[in-house]
Amino acid sequence: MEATIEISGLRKRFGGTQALDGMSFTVLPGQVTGFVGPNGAGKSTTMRIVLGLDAADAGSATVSGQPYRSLRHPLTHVGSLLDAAALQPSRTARNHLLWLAHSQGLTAARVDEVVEQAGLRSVIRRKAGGYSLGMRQRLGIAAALLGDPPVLMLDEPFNGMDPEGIVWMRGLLRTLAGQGRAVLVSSHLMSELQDAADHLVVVGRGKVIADTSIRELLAAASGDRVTLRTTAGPRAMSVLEHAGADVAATGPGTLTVSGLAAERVVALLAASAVPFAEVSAHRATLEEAYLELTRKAVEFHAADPSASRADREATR
Ligand SMILES: Nc1ncnc2c1ncn2[C@@H]1O[C@H](COP(=O)(O)OP(=O)(O)OP(=O)(O)O)[C@@H](O)[C@H]1O
Repeated sequence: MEATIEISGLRKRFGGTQALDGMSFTVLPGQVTGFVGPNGAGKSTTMRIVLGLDAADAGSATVSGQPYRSLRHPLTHVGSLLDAAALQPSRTARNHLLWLAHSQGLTAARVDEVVEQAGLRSVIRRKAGGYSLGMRQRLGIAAALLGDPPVLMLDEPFNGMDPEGIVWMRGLLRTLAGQGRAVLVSSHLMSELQDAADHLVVVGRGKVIADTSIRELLAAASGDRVTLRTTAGPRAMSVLEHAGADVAATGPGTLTVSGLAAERVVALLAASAVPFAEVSAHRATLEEAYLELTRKAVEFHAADPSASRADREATR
């Protein structure tokens, strides 16, 4: 069976809150799938249901085709990091991992391997209670990797990480997906997922509002805009408009050209001897693409006032 997480029509109500309202998506092997959305959108509840920690009111969640509860030695099927703070503080980090390993029939040698992989060798005999949040995240990652699972599910693994830790985490996620594993990673910050995720599941108010490859999302958000820097603005504008482009002055000595590829802009300017200092295709950041995507989703803004504020700032 292929390594996957399949979520189908999940519904979950807590008192007056409809936490999940028909959540459905699939996490495929060989990819890092980013799971994003505002606070309270239902990301953690979805992950808890996958792990059998909460029961759904309706729908199903399976890991590689099986419900979590029916997995024997579940750590060898799915590794998870849900709450990095959930540790016994008086136990050393190594003993924490040994205890987990023994519960799953795994060896102490395997513990040493994941400690190395998580970059914790020099601090592994310290008490977990003294660990910073970033170190706890690394310890949680080590625990998730213990059973060498084909599926990984990490809730906010970048939380509390310093810049070096963020770069390390991105590299690790890429490596794990490159090994063919299915990797689901939730995050609040799109910038964390830049250069790390291949696919994005965006959720708002308990359901999926976009399920898209990052490449397609960035291509759509980047459009065919070209930034042009020139001291001969009016001449450049006339040449390019004559060739059918829309041209707008967007800053001192800067034009934004729509409707022509960068190569064509260079050729036209050169043919008319218009001087220029730079011609570059516009590349949207993941953050920009995400804001553009969610701007259209009424559901999303109703769920999170801070998203609309970010939106207003982005459109200023
Ligand atoms: N045990 C619970 N009891 C009551 N309400 C809950 C419980 N767990 C979650 N909720 C509610 O369900 C909704 C979804 O919460 P959830 O934690 O799944 O969202 P999230 O997307 O993970 O948010 P965050 O990004 O803040 O972690 C929220 O309104 C939350 O308050």
